[in-house]
Amino acid sequence: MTTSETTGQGDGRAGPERSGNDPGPANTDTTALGAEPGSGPRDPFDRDSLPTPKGASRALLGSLLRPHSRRVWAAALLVLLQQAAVQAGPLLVTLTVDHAVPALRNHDAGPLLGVATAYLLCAVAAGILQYVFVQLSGRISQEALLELRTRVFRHSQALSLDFHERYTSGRLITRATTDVENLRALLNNGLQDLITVALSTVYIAVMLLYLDWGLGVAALASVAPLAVFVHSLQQRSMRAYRNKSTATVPLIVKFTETLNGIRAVRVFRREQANDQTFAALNKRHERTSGDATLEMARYVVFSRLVANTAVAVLVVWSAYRVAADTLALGVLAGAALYLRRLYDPIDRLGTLLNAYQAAAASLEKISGLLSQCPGVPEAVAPLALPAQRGAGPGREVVFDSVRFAYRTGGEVLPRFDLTLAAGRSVAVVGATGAGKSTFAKLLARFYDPTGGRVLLDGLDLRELSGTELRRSVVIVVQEAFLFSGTIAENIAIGRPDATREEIEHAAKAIGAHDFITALPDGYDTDVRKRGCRISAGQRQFVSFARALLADPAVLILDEATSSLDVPGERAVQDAMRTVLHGRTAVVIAHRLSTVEMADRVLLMSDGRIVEDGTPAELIAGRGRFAELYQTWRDNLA
Ligand SMILES: Nc1ncnc2c1ncn2[C@@H]1O[C@H](COP(=O)(O)OP(=O)(O)OP(=O)(O)O)[C@@H](O)[C@H]1O
Repeated sequence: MTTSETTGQGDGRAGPERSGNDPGPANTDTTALGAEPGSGPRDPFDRDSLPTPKGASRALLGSLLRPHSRRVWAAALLVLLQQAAVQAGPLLVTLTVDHAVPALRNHDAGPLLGVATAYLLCAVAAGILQYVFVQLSGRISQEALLELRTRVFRHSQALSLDFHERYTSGRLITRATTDVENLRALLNNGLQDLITVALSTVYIAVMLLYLDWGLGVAALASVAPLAVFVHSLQQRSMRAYRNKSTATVPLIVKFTETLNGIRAVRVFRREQANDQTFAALNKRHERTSGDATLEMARYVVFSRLVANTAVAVLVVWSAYRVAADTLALGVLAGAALYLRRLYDPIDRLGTLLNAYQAAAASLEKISGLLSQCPGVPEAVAPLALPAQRGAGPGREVVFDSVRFAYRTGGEVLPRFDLTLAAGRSVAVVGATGAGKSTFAKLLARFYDPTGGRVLLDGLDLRELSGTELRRSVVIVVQEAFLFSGTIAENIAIGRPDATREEIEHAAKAIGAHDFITALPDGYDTDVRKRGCRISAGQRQFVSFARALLADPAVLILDEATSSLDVPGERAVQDAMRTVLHGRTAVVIAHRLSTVEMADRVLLMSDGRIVEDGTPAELIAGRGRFAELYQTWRDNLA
């Protein structure tokens, strides 16, 4: 079995994904894609973009800000008032030069005092308003980002195995970190700056027009070509920036992939090859970063040059007009200050627009992820399983005209019908790639069948709630996964309300009690870090105890003994017998001893069940299982 989680029970949410704008059933495009299983050169997942419905980014942003709408309006009002206070400054200078100074010459200090007081009040008001605005907008953005990160995590967890097999964890981490950070950078500082720049431009334009019609029109006219120039410069730097962020993703992906597969790296001595690949990716990242910085420097230098030239031309023209008495000196002073303020943010504008673009791209990627629907949706009106019929916990399982193909491959399981009797165990054998794991995954509802139904006591698995399904079907895979926490917590994962007595009872029944009590803190030993303090065999025992405590109707076991020595194997066989007792069980078997334990054997080949019978019947026959059995026996001899 290829899955590595231990109790990846059918969580009712797995399966081939559909994006919000991808109406077809998940598997219909398989042949059209012409892709090999598991890959697919035209798989959009290979590019770092998921199909995203139109307007999804805006809808996402709206849904994040809506709960804070009052505060958003308050923040908008604050910034409007703050900018009004800031932009009053040059106007007060004009009043000083043209009115307060002449009045002072006539020994009237009143206007100057008035202007000075107004200046002071504006400065204080601007400071206070900014303080409140920054606090308020900071709180809004923190809460919105907290919500966003939570949504990304929850949604990633809810998406199916199929999705995770195609969309690497490195990418998911990038979504939850770098992309959310890009948004944070924009919301925390960038957006405030952008709004300030936009508002100040409007205020300044109004003020210049108010002070002098001609000067105002000339200043505004100069902004248009300047904007075109700035835009083209900004495009270049944006391209460089995009290249840089594209180069970041493979770096993160390589890093996480290597660390996730650190054991395989050691086993196959991949360190040197990995170092080389990483060095190449790192170099590329460095180069693109350098390009982005250089473009930004060019942008700052040129935009400043252009802006300063425009200010100089307008000031010279105004000076001629003052000399010709067609413009007051105070207006010249005020206008010069306004012009500086108008052009000043131009060099920052490039950075701001880049931050905006980066945030927009990140928002789009996140909304693409969030608009992926779980391929195995929750039942809308879930049904409850009927009361238990037999003495044991087992329930009948029926595969009714079931067919299955993975999204990225051809049909793996051609149409078949099969009934698994309640409380009986079935060993599934077959060559690698025969479809054993796929068969088990359908039963655990990791995927929904492409055609037909899987029934549990007469109910389609799709009609059961996720909780009911998780309670009823448990899958234990080869490499038992322990979550960080104590041994007791790990055993209780399938039944979090279990008492300590029940946990210990399960461990004793499995034969795990002795090794657990020998651990430093017994049941309270923290397994931390993927259970590295616990051996592979011991982890298997923990996962059996977990399954026994969960008491499911259906238990799926991947052959668990392959990594154990013979005495260990025997102990596990006993544990297996205990945990299987009375349940409907499917055991993917690689060993004779496991097969002999089962009531029935299914031999799979190329996705079909080619032999079906009791172990004794099949052994006595002349089929493939009889051959396999003989090989096993010969190997044991
Ligand atoms: N996620 C997937 N996407 C596409 N194809 C897959 C996927 N998982 C498995 N397959 C393909 O489905 C077929 C059956 O695989 P499966 O894992 O069910 O076989 P298996 O009998 O369990 O093999 P093994 O004993 O090696 O685990 C194989 O051809 C495999 O390549």
